Amino acid sequence: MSTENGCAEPKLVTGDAGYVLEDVPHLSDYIPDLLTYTNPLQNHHAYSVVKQYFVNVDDSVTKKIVVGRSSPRGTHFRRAGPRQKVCFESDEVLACIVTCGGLCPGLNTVIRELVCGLHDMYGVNSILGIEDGYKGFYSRNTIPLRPKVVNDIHRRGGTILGTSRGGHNTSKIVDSIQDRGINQVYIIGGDGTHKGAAMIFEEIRRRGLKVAVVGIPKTIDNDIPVIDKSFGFDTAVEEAQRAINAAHVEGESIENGIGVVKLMGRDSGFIAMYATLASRDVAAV
Ligand SMILES: Nc1ncnc2c1ncn2[C@@H]1O[C@H](COP(=O)(O)OP(=O)(O)O)[C@@H](O)[C@H]1O
Ligand SMILES: O=P(O)(O)OC[C@H]1O[C@](O)(COP(=O)(O)O)[C@@H](O)[C@@H]1O
Repeated sequence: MSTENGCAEPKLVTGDAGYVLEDVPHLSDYIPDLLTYTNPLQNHHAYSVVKQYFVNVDDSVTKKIVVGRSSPRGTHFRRAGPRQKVCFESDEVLACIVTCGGLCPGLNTVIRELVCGLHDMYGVNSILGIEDGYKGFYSRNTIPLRPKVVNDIHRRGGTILGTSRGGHNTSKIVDSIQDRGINQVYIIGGDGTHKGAAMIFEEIRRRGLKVAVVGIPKTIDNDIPVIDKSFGFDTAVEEAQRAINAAHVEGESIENGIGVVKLMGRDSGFIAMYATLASRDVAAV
């Protein structure tokens, strides 16, 4: 079901003792006869060890770790990780990757891991890069991505695909996905990007397409409570310390000197707090 802004209602599943699963939408929600296949990792010469770590389909992770004896079980999220069964055959997959919104250290590493993981672990040979964010779906050609193409990109900053803000046109994006025969869409971005990804998924569901949409959260600020650490945060903290060290040298070199460092984060103070704790040279935050 959609809300007024086109996004899906939360998919809630309830259970005993106040258990609530805030679930993610799945292809099987609207494709009733969806076929499943053995995960290629099961028989992979290098990765079959992953078998030990397959995630049960109904595993969930609790939102709140500290609870009392009589607390309801509360909100849970679907646990991520490799499943024993997958919904696509390797040969059938045409994947694409897009980066949207602001830059964050590590974007190229995520692109590289997606390409190498899809190719080396899951046997996927067709992966396309979408240039310049959402608008690239309908205004640019695609770039073929293979492990050789992405081999050294993690050493570079930015995103090799380019990014943009704006240009989200749901029907033009889904037309392009459908016309190109793409059936797995990996979208890397922040909260705005994920609102866009939800709208793309809703349109895909409305058209009944067998297309998986995967959102990969990007925030340099590390302000996503349910994940351990967002990629790029450590680099931001390291760079912030360099700025603090430089300001400290300035401040110490002059009588009554004060060094002021302004750090990014908007409503989130994690970069400032971690850099301060690590450098020990900050008098007031
Ligand atoms: N509410 C929204 N609905 C659909 N698309 C959105 C929405 N907000 C942002 N977007 C799209 O997501 C992309 C990135 O958004 P932006 O807010 O700039 O960055 P971030 O994802 O880092 O928050 C842009 O292409 C923008 O058009
Ligand atoms: O210039 P804006 O739109 O206010 O954005 C500032 C925000 O963007 C950032 O620079 C990056 O945020 P994300 O990595 O979460 O997109 C934040 O540190 C800062 O809070």
